[in-house]
Amino acid sequence: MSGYIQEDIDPEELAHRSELASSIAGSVRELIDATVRTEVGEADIAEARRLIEAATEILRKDQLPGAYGIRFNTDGTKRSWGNAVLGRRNPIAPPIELHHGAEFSWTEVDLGAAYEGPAGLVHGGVLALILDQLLGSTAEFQGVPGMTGTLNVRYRSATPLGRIRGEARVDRVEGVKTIVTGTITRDGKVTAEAEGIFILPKWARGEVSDVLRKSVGEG
Ligand SMILES: CCCCCCCC/C=C\CCCCCCCC(=O)SCCNC(=O)CCNC(=O)[C@H](O)C(C)(C)COP(=O)(O)OP(=O)(O)OC[C@H]1O[C@@H](n2cnc3c(N)ncnc32)[C@H](O)[C@@H]1OP(=O)(O)O
Repeated sequence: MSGYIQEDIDPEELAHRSELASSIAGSVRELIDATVRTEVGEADIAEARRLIEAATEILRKDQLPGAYGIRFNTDGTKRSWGNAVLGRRNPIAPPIELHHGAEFSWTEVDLGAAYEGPAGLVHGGVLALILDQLLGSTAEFQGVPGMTGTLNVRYRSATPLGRIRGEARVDRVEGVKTIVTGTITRDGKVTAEAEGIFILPKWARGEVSDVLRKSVGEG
């Protein structure tokens, strides 16, 4: 399947590129938050736009032809740096780091003004976005990956903006389907629950090498 790219990079060089990617994405995230919350006047907006356009032009000097895709080293570590939820190059992604334990996976992340839905509360779609990735990555880490077939989310109570925790575990595996459950908590209170069915697609069954199926790494 296209978009999966074998690209071996020396670990030291990779660490350096990873740092660069995170640093620029962090700066743009700051810019997004500043944009949502700014109260400055027209002249400052015009000046900010001029500077942003200049920065965009610098970045456009050398671009990939399309999306980043998913890249692998031969040791199986992988990079999903364009991913909308945890791509370290992607400022649209909340700054999520996933952690995987034997029993469950988890993440803690600060969701600020850019993730608002109802006043002062996290947008439900953003919670679903985070749950989708967290549950999917949990299945993948356990060696039973799949594409999201179904994701059910029950929003039990409102989730105020701020630091949230997500947790997920594989509930069971039924053939090509992996059923994963998870929660979002805010201040120790569960505000959303999810169950996802992750399905190993036909194209991946028997055709995709183990290094791709069982690879672990940065999301
Ligand atoms: C190189 C890697 C190798 C591994 C490949 C895994 C890839 C993922 C890897 C890493 C993930 C990391 C984390 C992910 C997080 C983010 C996830 C996303 O954003 S995914 C994008 C959104 N989702 C889609 O775009 C799916 C679109 N739908 C499809 O592609 C197909 O419909 C698919 C794959 C879901 C099923 O199609 P079929 O043709 O492969 O499967 P059939 O043989 O028809 O069904 C198999 C079983 O699944 C049930 N099933 C089919 N569709 C279902 C559904 N939507 N919900 C529940 N069950 C379903 C069927 O009833 C059947 O069950 P019975 O075995 O008979 O018990």
